[in-house]
Amino acid sequence: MVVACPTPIRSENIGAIELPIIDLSAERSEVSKLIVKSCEQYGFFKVINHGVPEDVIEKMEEESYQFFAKPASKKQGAGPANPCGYGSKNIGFNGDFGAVEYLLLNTNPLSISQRSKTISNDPTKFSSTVNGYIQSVRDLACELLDLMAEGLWVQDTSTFSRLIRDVDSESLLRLNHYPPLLKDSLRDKNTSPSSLHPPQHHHKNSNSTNNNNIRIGFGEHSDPQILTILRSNDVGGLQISLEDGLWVPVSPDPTAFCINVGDVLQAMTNGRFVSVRHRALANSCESRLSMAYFGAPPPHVRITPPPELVTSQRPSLYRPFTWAEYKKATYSLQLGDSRLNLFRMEADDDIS
Ligand SMILES: C=C1C[C@]23C[C@@]1(O)CC[C@H]2[C@@]12CC[C@H](O)[C@@](C)(C(=O)O1)[C@H]2[C@@H]3C(=O)O
Ligand SMILES: O=C(O)CCC(=O)C(=O)O
Ligand SMILES: [Fe+2]
Repeated sequence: MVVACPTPIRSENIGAIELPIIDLSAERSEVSKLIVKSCEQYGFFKVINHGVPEDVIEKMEEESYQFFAKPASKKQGAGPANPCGYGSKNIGFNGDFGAVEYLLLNTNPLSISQRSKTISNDPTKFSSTVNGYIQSVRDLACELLDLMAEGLWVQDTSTFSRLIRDVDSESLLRLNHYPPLLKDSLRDKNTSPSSLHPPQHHHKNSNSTNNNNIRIGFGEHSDPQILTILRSNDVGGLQISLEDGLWVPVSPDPTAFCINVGDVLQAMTNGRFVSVRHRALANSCESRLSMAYFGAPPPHVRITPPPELVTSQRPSLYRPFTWAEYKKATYSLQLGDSRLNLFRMEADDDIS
């Protein structure tokens, strides 16, 4: 019945917002309208009744905890991240750092099965868990993309989802672990991995953003791909950048997925949807674990908006490009750099 809280509400005392929460079991045309509105206004929304089975999420989370609880020397066996693999503190190739360790995986099953050998003592179990999770979140991403196309009155409703269903899609799965802020100072005294266990409390906000206490886990950026499906444990940390320049914490909800528009979808909707900058802070006392699926196109398909989204009142904002070109630009830049502007019609920068 209740479909969404369509307007983010800024919470009076903690400065958090509630993103629109969209119930996917509600009436389809209502759902698609709310999704479109959220993508136009905030580029972010949460979904509930999303159809991803709880046990699929729990198993994936458990494998992630197990991996990050290993000694550093063992984890390094799955690295370095180039860009896939295990990374700690270094992000990308251009000098970005954060208080985060991560596993970045190509979602191709063959690649997962090979990587698993360096990640888990039971690679078969790890692969099957990861493949199961990817399959479920990909289905969710495709469903959301179809709903978006419907809400935008695009006739070919598979126009976006087709790209991530393609066998050559370059979608990624990223597991991020943000160790607690206080752990570093205690490390020499106590090296127990107990801090990796899922916290017992509910809805913690990483609201400790005064200058003495802030620690950037994953710096400000937009996601380059089509759509991101993010699930986190109940430790806050994600913040989104609103137009007024404020960083606004998003409250964590392990039962929901947080969805955000990527740069490619901004281009494919001819700028109607916005790929919003966000970041993640490490929490003082507890481990944040997030699992992000980035739905990406195959490398050589031309990215252009469907005809319905280009009109004389709204001419093409971006020149056509391929994901291979976009990825090259992305990896040549720093995390916080803006890439989509390089592809604007009026841009004459040479990115080759
Ligand atoms: C510094 C970088 C890391 C990143 C590639 C980049 O050069 C700029 C974008 C970064 C980002 C952000 C969203 C995703 O986490 C990611 C996998 C992606 O596709 O773009 C990362 C890249 C990465 O960590 O490899
Ligand atoms: O951990 C998070 O909540 C955000 C991570 C993120 O933005 C990313 O991996 O691209
Ligand atoms: Fe991101």
